Amino acid sequence: MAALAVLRRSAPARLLSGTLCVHSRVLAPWRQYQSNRHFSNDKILVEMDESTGVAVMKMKNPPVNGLSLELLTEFSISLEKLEIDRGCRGLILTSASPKVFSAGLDITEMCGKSAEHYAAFWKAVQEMWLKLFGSNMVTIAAINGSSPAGGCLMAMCCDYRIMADSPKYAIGLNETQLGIVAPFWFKDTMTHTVGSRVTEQSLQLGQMYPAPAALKFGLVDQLVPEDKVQITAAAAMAQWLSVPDHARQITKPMIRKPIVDRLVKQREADIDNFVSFISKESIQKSLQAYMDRLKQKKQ
Ligand SMILES: CC/C=C\C/C=C\C/C=C\C=C\CC(=O)SCCNC(=O)CCNC(=O)[C@H](O)C(C)(C)COP(=O)(O)OP(=O)(O)OC[C@H]1O[C@@H](n2cnc3c(N)ncnc32)[C@H](O)[C@@H]1OP(=O)(O)O
Repeated sequence: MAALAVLRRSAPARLLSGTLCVHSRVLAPWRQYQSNRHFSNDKILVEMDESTGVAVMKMKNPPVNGLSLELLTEFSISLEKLEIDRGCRGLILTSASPKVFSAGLDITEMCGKSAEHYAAFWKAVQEMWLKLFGSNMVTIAAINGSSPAGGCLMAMCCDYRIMADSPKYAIGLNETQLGIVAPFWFKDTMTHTVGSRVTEQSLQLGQMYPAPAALKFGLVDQLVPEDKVQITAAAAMAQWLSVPDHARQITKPMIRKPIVDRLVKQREADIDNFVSFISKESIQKSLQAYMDRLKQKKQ
């Protein structure tokens, strides 16, 4: 038993290769940590069921769960808290807003800001990915709506993906459509999920796939009616948790650790790359034009 407990605590540290780096905003205090084991801050709500050892984490950044610096920071601190909680074995990641899982990175964080801001933002994006992709827990994405770009990345970081069965909802890495380029670790995550050939085509075209198409090539694992997404995620979680933790926890990094290590080895260079890319006038123009198109869509 003691050996299992050691494994449970030490595996994430090994997998993450010492990535417990925190931005200053990460240190913001928890609003509450109640005895019923619900905790929340502005953008992340966590409900922990102690009887099952499963936490449900809801992103709540209306209207579209844009992955802002604040949300990403709260996400990483919440995940870290669960990761070191020996009572928590599984995480279901979902959205508190109907119809959108996450619109991906908050584009306003990448427009008209300083180089220092871009660097802090990108570090928070990296941190989210390192923690979620490298998590020692069973992670299931309950994708209850559209999930472009960074939203798709988060879903792909999970061990299993259940999506609302509607052609209205689409998922994919659409970066090239915005005139930007998915970094190598986004590409690695997609390759890990669906293989090289599909990734090559999807990334070049910036393709978004309606849920039924995404199921066909394994970008998601299961489609269910919208109102059954959460309950199906809980059932799938029970199945995953029937496997002994120690065996599963040793198996997962066999596949994921080399992918995690690739970014860990070049985090600073990746940040520099992002800052220099996103600061270019031509890229700023592309992003601004994309934001204008999004707003015009409504009129
Ligand atoms: C060489 C390489 C080196 C380094 C790497 C370099 C670069 C990599 C850089 C970045 C990687 C980025 C990854 C990303 O995640 S970019 C974000 C991409 N996201 C999208 O394209 C999603 C766009 N949004 C939508 O498609 C839709 O909003 C929707 C399907 C999610 C929801 O549709 P709805 O009809 O329900 O809602 P809307 O009316 O469209 O939107 C409401 C509201 O929200 C604003 N908004 C939408 N998405 C975003 C976003 N991602 N960021 C900020 N704001 C967003 C939208 O404009 C509306 O605003 P208003 O109400 O009009 O004010």
